[in-house]
Amino acid sequence: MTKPYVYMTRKMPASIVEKLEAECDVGMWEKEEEPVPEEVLEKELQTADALFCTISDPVNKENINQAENLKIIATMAVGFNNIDVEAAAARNIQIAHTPGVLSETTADLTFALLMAAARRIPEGIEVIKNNEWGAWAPFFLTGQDIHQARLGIIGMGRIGEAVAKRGTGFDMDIVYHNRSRKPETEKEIGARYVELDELLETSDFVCVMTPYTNETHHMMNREAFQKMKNTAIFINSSRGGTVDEEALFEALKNGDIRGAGLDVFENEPISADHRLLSLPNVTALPHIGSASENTRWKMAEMTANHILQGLRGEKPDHLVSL
Ligand SMILES: NC(=O)C1=CN([C@@H]2O[C@H](COP(=O)(O)OP(=O)(O)OC[C@H]3O[C@@H](n4cnc5c(N)ncnc54)[C@H](OP(=O)(O)O)[C@@H]3O)[C@@H](O)[C@H]2O)C=CC1
Ligand SMILES: O=CC(=O)O
Repeated sequence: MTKPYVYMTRKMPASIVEKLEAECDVGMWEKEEEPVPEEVLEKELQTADALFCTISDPVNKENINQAENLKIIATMAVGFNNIDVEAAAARNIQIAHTPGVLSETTADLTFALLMAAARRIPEGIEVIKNNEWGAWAPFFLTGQDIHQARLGIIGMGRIGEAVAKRGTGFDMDIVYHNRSRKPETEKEIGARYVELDELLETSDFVCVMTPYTNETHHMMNREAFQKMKNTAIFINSSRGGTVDEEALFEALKNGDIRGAGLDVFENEPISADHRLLSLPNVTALPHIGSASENTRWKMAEMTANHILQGLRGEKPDHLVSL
């Protein structure tokens, strides 16, 4: 009996590949740090029964429509904005993702970004590396207090809640905005639901943790940044597309806001000449929210399991629902 064919868009550790090989034939893009070229992905999808992909693979309507055997797309991520979910649903192709397993790790990084931006840690490191540390000065590299400040979370979901919990350890005053209220979370974390304008106008830290959708595209635009306090710091570890980067650049340059901590950008990877990197008040990271060794292993194992479940005709543990 012929085995189903799984295509993996990135080089994965041997034990993950072997797990799949026990039940499937496996093809793999053999590079770990370079995404599969679009034409290779398109060709592989024409014969694959299952796709193991990542956030950087555009799985669009055209290649889904040519994927005659495809039964399941499993992404090693919680965000699935790179996949045309409607096109997949129209062809009864399942989509699985990795919610929950990465929430705490991503919240750790998001809070690290908040702290680094608030206390100007990258600037401090540069001062030492450039041999610019002079005599003690009263207002040298003074930043923003984190304790007792107001943390405004747009998108109080799994990761948003984990960020909020970290904030409570710093006695922060937590406010949030979602499309719907979460009374349980309000009770458990002591967070208060506010309208978006109030969150923007009163928070010392504004942190976006929504998925990237048509609704959240450029949700943080010129008007939003102008509503923020000019002492406030903006944190984004959701997706770059939730922010109008031109508006963010202007807001930072004009002093409408004090700083930004960014793990994500609209077109990744960015290069060193990206405009936002020219500003000293930007702390930038290369989309490493979930990048702890432990969590990435769990995500890879979960993704392989989803593929096996889908191909066996079982319901994958974490299906994306429309
Ligand atoms: N930087 C990184 O490495 C990582 C980034 N991410 C990103 O984080 C995102 C969130 O993940 P996770 O917390 O698991 O997702 P969840 O679905 O648990 O949370 C998302 C939250 O956003 C809210 N939301 C959705 N749309 C809107 C809107 N238009 N306005 C306001 N709130 C909205 C939802 O509430 P409601 O429906 O009530 O509006 C929900 O509470 C992912 O989609 C991904 O893009 C995830 C992991 C790592
Ligand atoms: O950005 C990462 C994800 O899991 O989504």
